[in-house]
Amino acid sequence: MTSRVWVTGFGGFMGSHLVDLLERNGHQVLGTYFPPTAKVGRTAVRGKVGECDVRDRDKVRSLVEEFRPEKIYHLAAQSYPVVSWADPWYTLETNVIGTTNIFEAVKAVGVQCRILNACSSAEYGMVREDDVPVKEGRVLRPLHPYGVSKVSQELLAVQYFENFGIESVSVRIFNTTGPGKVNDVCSEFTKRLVEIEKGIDISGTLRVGNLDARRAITDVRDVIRAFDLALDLATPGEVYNLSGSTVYRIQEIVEMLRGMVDRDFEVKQDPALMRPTDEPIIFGDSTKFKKETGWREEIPLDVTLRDMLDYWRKAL
Ligand SMILES: Nc1nc2c(ncn2[C@@H]2O[C@H](COP(=O)(O)OP(=O)(O)O[C@H]3O[C@H](CO)[C@@H](O)[C@H](O)[C@@H]3O)[C@@H](O)[C@H]2O)c(=O)[nH]1
Repeated sequence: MTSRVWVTGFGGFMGSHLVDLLERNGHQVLGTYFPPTAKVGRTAVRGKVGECDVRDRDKVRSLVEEFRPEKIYHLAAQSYPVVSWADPWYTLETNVIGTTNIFEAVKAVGVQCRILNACSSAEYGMVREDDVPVKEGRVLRPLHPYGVSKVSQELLAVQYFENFGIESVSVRIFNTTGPGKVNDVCSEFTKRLVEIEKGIDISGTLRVGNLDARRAITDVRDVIRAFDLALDLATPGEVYNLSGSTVYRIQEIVEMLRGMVDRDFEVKQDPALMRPTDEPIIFGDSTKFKKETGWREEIPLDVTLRDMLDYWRKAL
């Protein structure tokens, strides 16, 4: 069945992949973005596209009144932990007040609507080795304002469900990558290697940071499929982990990439890429989500990495 679907944060990495999927499935899509943090480089959207700063409560309300969404995928956020230390105000206003504006608009206009609330593994903070794969019930001790904002976002959703029956599903998203991603380890490694391949970087050396950390990394296309399942099959008012089920040491990613590029390369640790604190392992238990929705990852990491290399080969 097709629906009217609003995607906030359409200009971001996940938003653009999600809109592709929704349009392929025949939904009527409204994609909104906010120019200072997201440039919409694509024009292929058949649905409507517009600007919306989710901090602007009147704008949010008028969009809900006009478009009357049946589903909202709320992805708009200030999502960089480091930025959140430098500017906690902007982070909290966008993520917490922005989310409040969305739920308030749905409540005031009275539309029948389900909301996908994009939350984060950052809510857990530092997780001990014997706590992984981390379950939803573990205490939340976020290490930065971004993580705190996502805890708040989640609690707001629960509160709107309990008091006003507004149906939402909150997903704590773990490391996610894929074509179009910037700044994470897979994106930076693939980009640097394509620069070496193309002779943009003549050093022949891949600069790396901490190779001992371990991460469960999911392909963005598997994650957005999960978003779709979440709104159709998960329980309103609930919170779910959405994590990859295979944990990779970052060193293993370097080795996987070695067989995928046309040039041999050296690996050198760059002190500038080492972090003052770095979670040794990030890995969530997604059993609850899998049981309720039947979701399974379909794209193995080597396929994701190959697609990311191809992305950079075209982009650079
Ligand atoms: N980015 C990057 N990371 C590197 C590099 N070399 C090694 N690493 C290591 O690779 C690991 C993964 O780093 P990222 O991919 O940048 O992601 P993250 O820091 O694990 O987590 C991010 O996503 C999580 C899930 O969404 C968030 O919870 C977390 O706060 C953060 O935003 C880290 O241990 C990092 O030190 C490099 O050149 N670049």
